[in-house]
Amino acid sequence: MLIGIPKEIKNNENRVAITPSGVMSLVQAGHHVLVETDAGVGSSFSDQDYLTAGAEVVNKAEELWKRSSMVMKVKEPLPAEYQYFREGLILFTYLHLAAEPLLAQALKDNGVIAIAYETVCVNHTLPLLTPMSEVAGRMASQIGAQFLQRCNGGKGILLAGVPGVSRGKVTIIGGGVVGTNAAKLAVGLGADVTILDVSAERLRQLDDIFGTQIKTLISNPLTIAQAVAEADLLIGAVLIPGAKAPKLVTEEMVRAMKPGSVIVDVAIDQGGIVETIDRITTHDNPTYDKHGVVHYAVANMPGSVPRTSTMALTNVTVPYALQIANKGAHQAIAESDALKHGLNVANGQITYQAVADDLGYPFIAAETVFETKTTTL
Ligand SMILES: NC(=O)C1=CN([C@@H]2O[C@H](COP(=O)(O)OP(=O)(O)OC[C@H]3O[C@@H](n4cnc5c(N)ncnc54)[C@H](O)[C@@H]3O)[C@@H](O)[C@H]2O)C=CC1
Ligand SMILES: CC(=O)C(=O)O
Repeated sequence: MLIGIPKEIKNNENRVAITPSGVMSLVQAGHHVLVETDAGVGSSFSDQDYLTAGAEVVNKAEELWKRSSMVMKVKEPLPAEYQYFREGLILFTYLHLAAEPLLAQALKDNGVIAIAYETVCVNHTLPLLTPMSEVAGRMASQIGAQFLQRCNGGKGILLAGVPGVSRGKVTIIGGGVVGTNAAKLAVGLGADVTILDVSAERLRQLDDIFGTQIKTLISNPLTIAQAVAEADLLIGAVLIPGAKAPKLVTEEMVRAMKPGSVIVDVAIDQGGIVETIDRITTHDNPTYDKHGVVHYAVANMPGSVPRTSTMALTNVTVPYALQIANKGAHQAIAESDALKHGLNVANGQITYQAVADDLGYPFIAAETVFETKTTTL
């Protein structure tokens, strides 16, 4: 199969969808890989590294998209890239379609076979989301600590405190991969950490991991309101796979936070859990002020630590890319439950229930979508 790796064009997105060693795996399996010029530079991989691994380096994004049967990316395509969509093109990348209605429509209208990293599912885990959630979770506490500094708009709190002065309070809503990793860093920084989750079982696991280093609370509107009001740093880390994130933190709760407190809503890629987050921010301009509270809502946090993130991401994506390339999309999806969960759009239909529900489209199961019309691959 001809597999294309374009250069990412989102603001400060320095990751790339494949490392030279990933290229080597695909080439050894008999595939041809096109990499756009400078695609790996942000992650410190040169064009020569890709050529040595067996890729062909191409100058123009347009040529790459046109020639490729499968395009692998990191972030969702931006509007400038929609012109390259075509019938039967396989797109393998993060998509977050519940928060991207125009992209969902463009994929549908053009008959793209779109497999979303974030919904590929194995035994109730999301193996292609996990490594980036690990990165973003760890970054969330680090970034929160930075924006709590007075010079960055924060209230001037050191999360660790010092002898005689209390520690800063970190509230994490959602105790999954992002939440756990945010807690690891926050505990390491010496903060007073509270994690809320709807799953009592998950809270039990967190209690086993952290012991008395954290407090756990079952998540409901009352516990959220109390924990948000106390927080110096609030981290949003909730996910309902494929669905738009629920607005758990209301404007009234944000108003109750002390001035100079910081919100890092990692769940922004699914729309965010905080009512006062009304926009996605960028690495260039990552925060804005609302009710005296610093809001951080960057949807590609791992893009700013691209070397670590590219390697962590491609460790997990390449085996799935190989399955798709070796078997073709139809057969790979038919034979893999993980990829069935990953399929979000095909044959002009939405094939992921939560995405269809949130965007108001009819849902058609991945198992049957290819029976309705045959797409030429
Ligand atoms: N902004 C960025 O750059 C990045 C964002 N993310 C996003 O972070 C979010 C979290 O991802 P993961 O931790 O991997 O998901 P996860 O599935 O591991 O964890 C989500 C947790 O939320 C909990 N939850 C569900 N409803 C809840 C509620 N009402 N109250 C409290 N907890 C609730 C679940 O029980 C689960 O433990 C996702 O939207 C993901 O896409 C991930 C990586 C990078
Ligand atoms: C998960 C995701 O969207 C990211 O890593 O950018």
